[in-house]
Amino acid sequence: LGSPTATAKLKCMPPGPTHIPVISNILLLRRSFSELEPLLRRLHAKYGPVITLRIGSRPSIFIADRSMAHRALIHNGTLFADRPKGFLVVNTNILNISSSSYGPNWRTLRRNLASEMLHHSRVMSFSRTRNWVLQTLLTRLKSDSLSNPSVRVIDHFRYSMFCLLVFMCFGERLDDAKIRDIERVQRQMLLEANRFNILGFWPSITRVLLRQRWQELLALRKDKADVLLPLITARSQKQTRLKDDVVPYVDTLLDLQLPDEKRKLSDEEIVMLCSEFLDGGTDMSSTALQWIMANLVKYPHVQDRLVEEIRQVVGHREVEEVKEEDLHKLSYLKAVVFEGLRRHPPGHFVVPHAVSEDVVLDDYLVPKSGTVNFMVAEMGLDPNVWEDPLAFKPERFLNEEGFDITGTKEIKMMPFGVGRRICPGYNLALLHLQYFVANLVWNFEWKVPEGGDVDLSEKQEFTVVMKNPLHVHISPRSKKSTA
Ligand code: HEM
Repeated sequence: LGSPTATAKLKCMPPGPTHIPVISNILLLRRSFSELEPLLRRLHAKYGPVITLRIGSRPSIFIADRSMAHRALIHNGTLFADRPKGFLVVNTNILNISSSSYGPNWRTLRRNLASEMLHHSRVMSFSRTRNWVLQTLLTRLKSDSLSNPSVRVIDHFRYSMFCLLVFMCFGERLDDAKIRDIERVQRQMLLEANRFNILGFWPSITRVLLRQRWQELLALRKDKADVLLPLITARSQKQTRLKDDVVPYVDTLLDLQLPDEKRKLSDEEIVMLCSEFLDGGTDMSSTALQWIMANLVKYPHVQDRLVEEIRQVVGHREVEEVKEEDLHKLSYLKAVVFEGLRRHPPGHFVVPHAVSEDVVLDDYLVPKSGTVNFMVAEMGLDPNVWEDPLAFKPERFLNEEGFDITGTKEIKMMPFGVGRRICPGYNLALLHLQYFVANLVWNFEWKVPEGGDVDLSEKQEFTVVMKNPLHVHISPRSKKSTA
């Protein structure tokens, strides 16, 4: 990476299709961002590991090369840590972490989340909640399996993740109807997020061409506020909130001061931040959980090896639950989770980045006016790093002594992003995935239903989900060793 601004003036942007007529530009705009993936793959094959595509009024740079990503996000982390202005229109003018510019407000909000919610001791304080959610999940799966030889599991996974994150957010065990209501408002916005984010690429044009879409966005925002705001208000009026044994996210937000602006957060901002917390913790995690379980069903030898490992660690106690404190002894379990995230990262891109000034990266200009993104899924399938990359082989992580998912030394895959904007929830997400996967296989045998199949085809929603959701035959697992 050369010195930024001085040399930047003399450089060209990365290659790409030189002339996209206005009409195809508008067609690109109408597509959701990730629907562009096949086109991007073709362009990478033609132009190399970094390309420029003009979408709307801005140049969008896409990097598929992991060493280049490392040079950008780690070596020059602060330069590449910004977000494009107005890109995430779902949140326009309202503060949240993922869409904030790299600056004091972002730092305050991110530090609050990291230290007040995601710090190890805070995560541990929600141990009982995780156990309660696990029991709920097991009960639901069991009762569904009694009447169904083929259980569709994603709805159970998603509902459980919502119960967990809603409790961490609002400190309350809400009834079924309320959880469903929150799930509804969160998901309807998420499922449309790609369509809405496109609005920000070229606002002056989209306000005319996509007027109805703008109106839909405002209506969904109102719907979300109507559901979340009463929970926030109830919490702010609770006299004894500091005496509770767990501190929910909303309490930390109600107490927070933005240092530069010397003010507290508005209700609207707290709604957005709670909503971001719920989205981050539920959608990505339940998507990842479904992919991992699908592979355990498709490849029974991986499931058997995992169960055997658990049996070695906890089996002699004939216990029903794999406890959190046992997870660190289960290296194959961790390898299964990593392999799931490599082979099926829930996000095939990160949230778009921007540079804080014109920068030269590997002799190319990266302009401040553009956006930069990274092809996460492509990196996890790079045959130079991963032998037989399409195969699901958790063993490959067993040789990697303490695999570094943060990519600080070297990027081999980046399902959580890397650098300043790395997902702050990655440790919590790994804990949730390990805890649920271990307990799901420890309590049940997971099999392909009679005449069924596990189809690993993908479909783009907010995350990349299974096109044909996983259906399984579930039966109670005998805890006795087969050895
Ligand atoms: C399997 C689960 C998860 C995956 C795969 C995942 C992945 C990601 C990715 C790829 C990014 C964008 C990084 C970038 O822009 O470079 C991100 C950002 C973020 N994630 Fe996650 N995430 C997960 C779980 C969570 C959880 C559990 C939380 C919190 C409860 C969370 C909160 C956030 C937030 C707040 C950001 C924005 C960070 C910033 O802009 O500074 N995520 N995540």
